[in-house]
Amino acid sequence: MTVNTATIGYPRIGRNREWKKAIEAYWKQETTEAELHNQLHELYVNQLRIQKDKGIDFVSVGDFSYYDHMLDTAVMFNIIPARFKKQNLSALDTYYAMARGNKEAEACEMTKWFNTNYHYIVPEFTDVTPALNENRPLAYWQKAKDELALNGKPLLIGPATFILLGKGFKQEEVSSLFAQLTPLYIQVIKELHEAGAEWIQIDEPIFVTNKAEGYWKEVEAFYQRISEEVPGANLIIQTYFEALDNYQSVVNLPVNAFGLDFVHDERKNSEAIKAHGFPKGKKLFAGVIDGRNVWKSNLIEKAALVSELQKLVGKEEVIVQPSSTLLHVPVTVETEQELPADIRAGLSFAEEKLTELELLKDLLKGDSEAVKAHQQEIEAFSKVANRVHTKTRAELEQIDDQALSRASVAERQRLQKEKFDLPLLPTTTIGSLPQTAEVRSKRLKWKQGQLTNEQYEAFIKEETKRWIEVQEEIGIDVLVHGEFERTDMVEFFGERLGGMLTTKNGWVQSYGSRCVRPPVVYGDVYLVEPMTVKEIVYAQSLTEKVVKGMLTGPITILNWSFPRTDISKYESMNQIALAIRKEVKALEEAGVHMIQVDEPALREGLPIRAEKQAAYLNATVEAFRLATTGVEDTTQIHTHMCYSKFDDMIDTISALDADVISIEASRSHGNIISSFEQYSYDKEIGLGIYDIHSPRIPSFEEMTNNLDRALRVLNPAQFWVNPDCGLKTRNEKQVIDALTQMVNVTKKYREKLAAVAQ
Ligand SMILES: CN1c2c(nc(N)[nH]c2=O)NC[C@@H]1CNc1ccc(C(=O)N[C@@H](CCC(=O)N[C@@H](CCC(=O)N[C@@H](CCC(=O)O)C(=O)O)C(=O)O)C(=O)O)cc1
Ligand SMILES: N[C@@H](CCS)C(=O)O
Ligand SMILES: [Zn+2]
Repeated sequence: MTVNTATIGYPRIGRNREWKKAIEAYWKQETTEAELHNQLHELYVNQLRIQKDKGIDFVSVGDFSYYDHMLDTAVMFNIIPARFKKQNLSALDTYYAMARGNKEAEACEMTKWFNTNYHYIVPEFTDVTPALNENRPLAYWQKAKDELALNGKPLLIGPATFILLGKGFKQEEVSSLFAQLTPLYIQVIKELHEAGAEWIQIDEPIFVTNKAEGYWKEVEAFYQRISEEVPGANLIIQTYFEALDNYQSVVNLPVNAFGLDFVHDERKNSEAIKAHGFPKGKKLFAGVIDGRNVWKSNLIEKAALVSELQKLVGKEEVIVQPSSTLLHVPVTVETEQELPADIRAGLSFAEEKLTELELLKDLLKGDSEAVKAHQQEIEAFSKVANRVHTKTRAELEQIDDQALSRASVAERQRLQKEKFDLPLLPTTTIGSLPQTAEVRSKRLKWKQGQLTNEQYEAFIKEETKRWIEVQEEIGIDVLVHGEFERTDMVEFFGERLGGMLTTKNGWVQSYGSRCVRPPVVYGDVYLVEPMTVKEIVYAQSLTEKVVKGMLTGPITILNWSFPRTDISKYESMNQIALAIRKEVKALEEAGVHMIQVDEPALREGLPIRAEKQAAYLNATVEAFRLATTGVEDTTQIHTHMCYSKFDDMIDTISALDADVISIEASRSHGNIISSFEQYSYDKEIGLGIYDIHSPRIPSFEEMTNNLDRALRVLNPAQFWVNPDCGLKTRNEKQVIDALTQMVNVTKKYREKLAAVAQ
């Protein structure tokens, strides 16, 4: 008896990020639209071919995108804001204008996709008329059929997820949005069914949160209508990233299959099946291989889980698959030949996870020989010698409450105001400055041995010096060294910390065409030697103004890495925190007395399930304090957060006890500002006054309005002026123009405040 396998999404970027390169070439007008279509078509077909060749029975099709799948859904249903419609651009350029903004219009908001480091474009439902512009899933399904004779499993974002992750509507308008979208979904599904699609995957990850709870009537009505209007279509409601809290409500929906995650939240979904049963004759797409982490699965244990599910649900009814799309893991371990063999043996990226599904199939057929080598590799990895760092464990034992506290905020503010003597509304930036093609190519040459260490360091110094001068010229008050020596704010630390490793080609899409290579935590983490002191001290030596030390915090380093699974995440987080505490101290001892410890990923790690959130928030506060409280009260600790929803966690942000925080506010149109109306926030804060993801330079009025909006709620004496986030993705001219504007706006504002005070 054989079990079938499935996938529910695959990396779009290709083995060598061909996807990114093709899209960016089109943006730079180096290629035509037709060329872009050809290049992406080839990539799409190739990613399907890999899955087909690995023997996957139900390959999902249409998860591919030219930027982001939520944006695809919005454009497909004509959820296109008027500011883009009226520009009469081609369909493709309208799509990219929504994603990136252009001269005439601000980009749509971008935010985190659940608890991942992937960002989606938020659908804007204000003043739009839903209509079906194109049956996208059908087009992708047809391509798979024509090119590979593959009857794929077309994928749609379900209406609950699509609407409830959108914006621009009131709660009472949700019903009407469901009603307007229902006929469009019906048409898409009908056409897919008539074309011959065997299974249709409707992604409803929102069901693992409590966001759909208040709209269950609408959800039921939607799926009821589909079952009546397209009775023969085989629909799978696909959930992922967590187990369901509302298991019974979901499995009562009138579809033919349910996709559940059996990796996260341990045994919760299987317990629910045991307790409440599974609807007779329906299929269970069982996510048993971890789609979010990079470790090989113990297939003996997975086979036992599948057998248990088969007993509960019926042998024929279970299909095995990854717990989520594989979009969030790198493409293949094959390109990582330089990793230590015993660690590499423990890794499994997207392609290897397909192999694991095949091995699992063999094992379930009774062929235990097939998995022998696989299981031995896991065993080899478990024996990697240096995974325990005794000194770190002993030092963590010694940390007590006193080590985690500083003087009162008021006292620190008094000391720090005296020490730094900054003007009202001090201006600063978030840390990174343009990572130009020149910076990246010099780094590549250095890595390939074409530049010596001395030549590379001299180049980094030159770039730092040039930008210190630029910042002084513009008139910024607190400067940054620019992070030119860093590939990425997490990868840089992953390369240097003990117990972590980085990859050569382990890219994962973060947003749009931008990718990151998340490090892998394979052992106890510890500081080997100071990581940032040399560059900051050099930058500080060039100027009388203060240069901020620039670090990434323990929560973000862990959340943007692949964690180990043999100890708790909180234990790893504290180990990283201890290493950062030592780095902070090293900076302070070297004379750096303003230090930023970035925590943009604080929110993203928040567990989806409410019952686990308090423990997470407590652990993050503890880790951040561990990292930052080892300094004198005169040393000013900054932190920074971006592109997440922070407005409901001001308590936690305040408890971090950072002296200054900068938070992105402009791309999310100031969502966070109102939360400070009710909350008396006593520390210093900068709410971003312009969006750095758009090449467009905001006008003087726009920046002034953003500043004005924040200062209606916050006291100018506690306010800093800064952009939304780091400037690494912008070019030199854009940065200089935008920062000059920001400084001019601030100067005018100071004059206005001085006039009012007189
Ligand atoms: C703040 N953000 C970050 C997130 N996660 C992180 N881990 N880091 C972040 O900063 N999540 C939320 C947001 C997401 N934002 C971004 C912003 C920008 C990028 C980005 O620019 N990514 C780059 C890759 C950066 C990098 O590591 N570059 C390396 C390698 C460069 C490279 O591609 N080399 C080429 C040759 C280059 C040449 O010759 O020109 C090659 O090897 O072929 C480096 O700088 O050395 C991207 O390009 O996508 C990501 C997330
Ligand atoms: N210091 C980092 C923070 C990004 S979230 C940067 O400026 O890129
Ligand atoms: Zn940021």
